[in-house]
Amino acid sequence: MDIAALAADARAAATRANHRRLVVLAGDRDACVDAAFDVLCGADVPDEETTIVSSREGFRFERLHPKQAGELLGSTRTAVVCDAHEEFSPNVVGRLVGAVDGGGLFVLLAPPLDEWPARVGSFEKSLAVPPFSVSDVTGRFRERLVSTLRDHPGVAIANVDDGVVERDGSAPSPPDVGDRSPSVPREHSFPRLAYESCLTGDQSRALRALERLSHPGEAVVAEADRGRGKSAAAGLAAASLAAAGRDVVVTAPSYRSAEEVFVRAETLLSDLDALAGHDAEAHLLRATPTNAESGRVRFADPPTAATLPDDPDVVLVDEAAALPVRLLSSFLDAPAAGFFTTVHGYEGAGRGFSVRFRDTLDASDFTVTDAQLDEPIRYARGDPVESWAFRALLLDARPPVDPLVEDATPDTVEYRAVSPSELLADDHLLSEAFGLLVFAHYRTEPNDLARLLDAPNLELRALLHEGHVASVALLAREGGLNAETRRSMYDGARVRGNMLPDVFTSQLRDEEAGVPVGYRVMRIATHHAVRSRGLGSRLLAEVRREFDDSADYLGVGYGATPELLSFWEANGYSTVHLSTTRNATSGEYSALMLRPLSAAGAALRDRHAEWFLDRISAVLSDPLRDLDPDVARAAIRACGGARDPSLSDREWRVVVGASYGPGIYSAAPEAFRRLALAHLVSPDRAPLDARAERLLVRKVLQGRPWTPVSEELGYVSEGQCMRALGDAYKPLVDEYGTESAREERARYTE
Ligand SMILES: CC(=O)SCCNC(=O)CCNC(=O)[C@H](O)C(C)(C)COP(=O)(O)OP(=O)(O)OC[C@H]1O[C@@H](n2cnc3c(N)ncnc32)[C@H](O)[C@@H]1OP(=O)(O)O
Ligand SMILES: Nc1ncnc2c1ncn2[C@@H]1O[C@H](COP(=O)(O)OP(=O)(O)OP(=O)(O)O)[C@@H](O)[C@H]1O
Repeated sequence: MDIAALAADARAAATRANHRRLVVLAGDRDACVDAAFDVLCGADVPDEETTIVSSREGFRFERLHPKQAGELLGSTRTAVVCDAHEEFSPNVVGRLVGAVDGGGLFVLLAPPLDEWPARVGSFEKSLAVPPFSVSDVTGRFRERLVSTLRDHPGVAIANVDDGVVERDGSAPSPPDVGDRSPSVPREHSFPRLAYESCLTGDQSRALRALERLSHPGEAVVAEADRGRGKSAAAGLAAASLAAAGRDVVVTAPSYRSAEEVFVRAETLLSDLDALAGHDAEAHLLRATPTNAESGRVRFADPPTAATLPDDPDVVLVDEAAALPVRLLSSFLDAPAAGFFTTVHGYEGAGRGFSVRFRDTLDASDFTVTDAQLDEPIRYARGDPVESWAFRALLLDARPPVDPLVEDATPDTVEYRAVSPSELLADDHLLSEAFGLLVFAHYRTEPNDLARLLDAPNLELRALLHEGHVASVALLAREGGLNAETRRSMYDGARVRGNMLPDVFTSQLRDEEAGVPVGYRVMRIATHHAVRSRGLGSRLLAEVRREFDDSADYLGVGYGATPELLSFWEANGYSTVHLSTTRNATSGEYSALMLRPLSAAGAALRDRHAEWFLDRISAVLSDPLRDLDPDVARAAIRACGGARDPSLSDREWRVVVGASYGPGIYSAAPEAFRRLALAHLVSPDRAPLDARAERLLVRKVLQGRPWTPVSEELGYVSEGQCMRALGDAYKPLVDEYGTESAREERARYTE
């Protein structure tokens, strides 16, 4: 059979089912490219409906570099050709498959399949982090990929070097799923035309749920895989709300990702004869006034939208999973809010939304309604290429279902080092472990699956309950760097895969920090059904035991929250750094912590913990001025150790004066700072309540003005806030005061 005929058959079958087909052309690169032309020609795909993603140039149809693969997200092509010979990564496949239309082809140009696992490309090179080399990187991900290509329905494989067709790509005909066309619900408050604009039944059901946003106090969460028409549903809802006079703010990580919302909203407003104006530059649609109100749909970037500019009636958040929780939380103050999120994000939006934000939303004053969009828009349900991508990239990996682990306790579980070969051999184990990591973390992407299977510096450890994953930790080996690498790091070069040594060396100017060997806990997650039973702590204790003789320290860096800081503190980790820029995905500042295993590790921890306390007051008064006071309290406390406030007699007179007598804080803020820090490092020495400690952080360490501090902390007046500060220092004077401080105090108390 020739390749053109193979392609023609594949396309005909795809068209019949409104599905896609995957055509793999394996062999020499030039021969693959020639064969791709035969495929497109045989399948009769017009050039203007084709995109090739390749590091090469000079094609007669649209060509994108693999680095630009993301540009295809959300667009629709009849054929997409992915040249996997160079610059190939799992993420690239993930970004491309969704763009192929029903009746279209996804064409993969690959090295000879038996050789592919051993081929080293730029992605594999990126996994060779110092001190490892490329020869330490394995080919398990590609081995697994090839085996899915060889046995998944709907995948045709032709060897272009010898012309042999290995598989013809047939797939069973799709089950008849009945009529899923959209309908206009019997009762509806949005215009009939909005429902008639829907393409699937799921979309019209989602729209019906979104009608609730016409009333204050309502929130709607629409969840869907890619390409289910959720942005379009948001647009239809926005237009319907605006046509009824509502002021709708639409936000998304970028305007580009919200464009579909505006396209759909504009079309509907104009179909309704309700479009009064379109200001493309301002991303604003005006609706014809009804009942003297004028409705509009406007875009605002997330930080602006978070301020609820001009008090909108409704906020619609597209791609909500990609926004930091801190920003998402500010939408809880809107009268009504719709959240649109991708469940299996090919670009790694992960489960951030449901994991981190859902509880907050449920606990808010909103009545929350869920809408799920399952029916794909671009192709019919049951598409074999989508299910191949899900399987090959584990996009549908999930933790074990609750009943399998819900009886797990630290006494029932078994600690296991799970090797990459074991993961490769056991798809269930792989899916459970990877699924737990995906569910629990903000960004886990297809490239992470390849890292897990092939990166030489990573180790997976798990607690298994009756063979199922209850808790998992991914560790990265760091440090052990030679003098040359350390010097170049000190001089500003980026050294991959060594996050903690890199921060210590390049930012904190410690050239020796890369000498000891550490394991950084990159990720840790306990199954949601069994959290807070001590499993996470048991896992960390086992890791500690295992690496006690082979490493100098264990470390971690993560978006700091008070709860996580206390979890790590309880497990013996000490704060050594707080980053001064917010993490782009979690919106939190990162905390770096260490737990020594050897004398060298202890020396590293001790000197960095001390430097941390030396600088934290100044840092809090400048770059970390907006750090949450509870994060500051927990981070300083978790530093451990003790701090001597070392106040001079004169400084004590001011502090005693301001607490027990008539003096004032502003006479010598620095003295108050040292004492505040001494207290926050060892808060148990002179217990203060949480509000008093927040006052120490906000006023004394962060140097904020009295008015906002007093409002934020709920004091009835500034005067009361000032007195509260004086009162907070009384127990500190009692605990830390020197002989002369006590004498000074006696003047007011005796
Ligand atoms: C590098 C990193 O990965 S940091 C990010 C850590 N991972 C995550 O945030 C994923 C989601 N969370 C989880 O999977 C778990 O909550 C873990 C891994 C943080 C803790 O695992 P668990 O098995 O619950 O730990 P364990 O039972 O030993 O300790 C729980 C204690 O940690 C603290 N804690 C940490 N995070 C939380 C949280 N989100 N909610 C409640 N308590 C928490 C509490 O002090 C808790 O004690 P408590 O139950 O008495 O209130
Ligand atoms: N009601 C509709 N009318 C016209 N086109 C639609 C409609 N719904 C969806 N589409 C088209 O289907 C495609 C997918 O829709 P949309 O972008 O809304 O999906 P999504 O679930 O947000 O997916 P993604 O996450 O991939 O952006 C888009 O090209 C869009 O133009």
